[in-house]
Amino acid sequence: METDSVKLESSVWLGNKRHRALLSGWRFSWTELDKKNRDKNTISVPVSEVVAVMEGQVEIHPQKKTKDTDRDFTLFYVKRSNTSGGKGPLWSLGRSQFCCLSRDLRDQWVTQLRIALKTHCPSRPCRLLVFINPYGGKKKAKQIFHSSVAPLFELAGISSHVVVTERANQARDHILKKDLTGFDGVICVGGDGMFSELLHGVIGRTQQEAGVSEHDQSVMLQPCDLHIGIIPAGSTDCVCFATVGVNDPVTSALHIVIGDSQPLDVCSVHHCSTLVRYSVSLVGYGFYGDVLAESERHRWMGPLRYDYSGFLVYLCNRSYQGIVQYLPADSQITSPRDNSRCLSGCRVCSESTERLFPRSESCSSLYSRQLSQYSIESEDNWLSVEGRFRCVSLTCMSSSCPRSPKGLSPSAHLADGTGDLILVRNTNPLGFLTYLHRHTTTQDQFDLPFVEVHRVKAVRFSFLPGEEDDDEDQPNDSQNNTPGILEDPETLCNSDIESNSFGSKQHLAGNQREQGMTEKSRNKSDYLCGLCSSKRSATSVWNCDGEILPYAEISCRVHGQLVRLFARGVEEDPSSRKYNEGNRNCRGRCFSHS
Ligand SMILES: Nc1ncnc2c1ncn2[C@@H]1O[C@H](COP(=O)(O)OP(=O)(O)OP(=O)(O)O)[C@@H](O)[C@H]1O
Ligand SMILES: CCCCCCCCCCCCC/C=C/[C@@H](O)[C@H](CO)NC(=O)CCCCC
Ligand SMILES: [Ca+2]
Repeated sequence: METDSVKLESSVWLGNKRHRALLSGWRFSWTELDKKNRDKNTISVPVSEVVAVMEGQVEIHPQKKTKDTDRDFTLFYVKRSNTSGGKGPLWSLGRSQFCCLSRDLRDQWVTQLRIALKTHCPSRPCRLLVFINPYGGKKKAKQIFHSSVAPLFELAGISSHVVVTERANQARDHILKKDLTGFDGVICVGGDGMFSELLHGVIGRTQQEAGVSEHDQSVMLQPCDLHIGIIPAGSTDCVCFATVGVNDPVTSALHIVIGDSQPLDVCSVHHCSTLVRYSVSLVGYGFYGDVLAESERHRWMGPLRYDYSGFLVYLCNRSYQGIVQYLPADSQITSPRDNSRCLSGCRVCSESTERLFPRSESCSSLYSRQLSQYSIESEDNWLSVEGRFRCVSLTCMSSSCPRSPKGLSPSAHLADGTGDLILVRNTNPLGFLTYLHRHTTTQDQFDLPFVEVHRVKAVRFSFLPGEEDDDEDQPNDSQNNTPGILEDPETLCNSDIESNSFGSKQHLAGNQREQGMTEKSRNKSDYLCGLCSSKRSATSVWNCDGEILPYAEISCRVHGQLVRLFARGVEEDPSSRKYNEGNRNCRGRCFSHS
């Protein structure tokens, strides 16, 4: 409901058509009038989606003024593009050129619209730190940034400091160590691996500044204020796709420009008492671990490496023994099979904010929340499943991506403080193919007798004594003195990538060296799918958001709304509204504008 009074109303011309323009509270609209002054079409734009207001007739490509008068002004705004007949989450830059009756009136319009922008959008970023990975995805990140993103930032008056990375983990280390005063956010132009670098940098730095130990599994991590933006230019772009609904650089740049804010759950992965990594999209053992290990050998194929490796690994027909323990989330609230979808403004997530961060939070209640959240959970609340699995996957969000538009867990929530644990027991090849294929269709991938899914707060994975791979030379605390990844970034990153060529081996070896892997375990991918030939390992590896973990026995815990992205969740496509009709939980906007 609009409560603010009308700020300005007048006749304006778009081309030779007369319109009535109206700025009222948080909306700007213009209505075409016919010869008898009757209303025809109206276009209405919320002020929060106005990108810029410029005097004159301005073009963005290249940014120049065309022949104009001193009565003209140009409005740039977010325009929703038609996708598959409906208005999907794809955005583009809308531009309308208005001509007023006098210069004085034009100046009033420009001034009032700019005041409205300041009033209604106080948290737009002014200064951004941008990291470009020139080697990710199809190696087009630099071109994408300079041609599609930088002009939008410039138009919106955002100044950006750009770092083109020369080695893996440079972005993470920069965020951990350099002075970030004055930056309103950090942006990556790359894929999920680049996002992960920013995630680790931002979380690590926030904990350092708050004096919180990331190695302590029971600790309540400090939520991060510095926003992360993703300009998709990778191979999977899962985090971007799942938080925006599309992997399109212009759409993502516009979400950044207008300062959208989407909280995101993060899963911490520990081995013994050491933090191993953080994850948002996938902690996966078995199939997804094997696909990743295999794909590293074919990095030169670019994004196709996953399809090729997926096919090879599928042919291997592997399953693995293990014990999965999990701490169930409150099943009264939601379930991974409730057929809902977490959409922009999701009610489940906004209600979780209240639960995760109660308003009257003093230091002492913070401490008690830390205890109540995790440590106090008695062992009795944990459940255990033992057996042979094709794959064990934990995801904090749907993990939808272009390859799988519904994702690993279509009803998972971005910011509810829980993750979904998917256990796919050993089955015949056709059964497993059916499971995989359902990721790409509307059929329920959990409606199979060998699949179970649980909404959880924490997960542990282990082996029965003597069950680990004989070949396995897993580092553990006694053998391996390498500290957790964030303890000493200096020591950890100096040998990540030997040259810029970014060959598969170099990248994998870099990551493994960082984790303190031994020569023997480094060779795992050599025989994993070489092709299921001579040596078959009894264990798989963990795929953690596209990185191989050096440990098989791990424990994971979900930290609700630990970071914030420049995004707003997936906007509902009206043409698919019927599908969500029963979803009472995911209505109402809550996170659209910070
Ligand atoms: N200059 C660089 N040279 C080598 N590696 C780099 C460089 N900059 C970043 N990296 C590393 O490259 C890895 C992969 O990059 P990125 O995530 O951008 O692309 P991708 O792997 O193709 O995409 P996705 O992760 O979506 O599958 C990241 O983990 C990052 O640490
Ligand atoms: C018969 C058709 C079979 C089709 C099967 C499609 C299954 C698609 C599921 C997609 C799940 C993506 C989960 C996200 C993982 C990312 O964090 C990670 C880093 O980018 N990507 C991969 O590990 C890359 C993992 C790629 C797995 C294939
Ligand atoms: Ca979640």
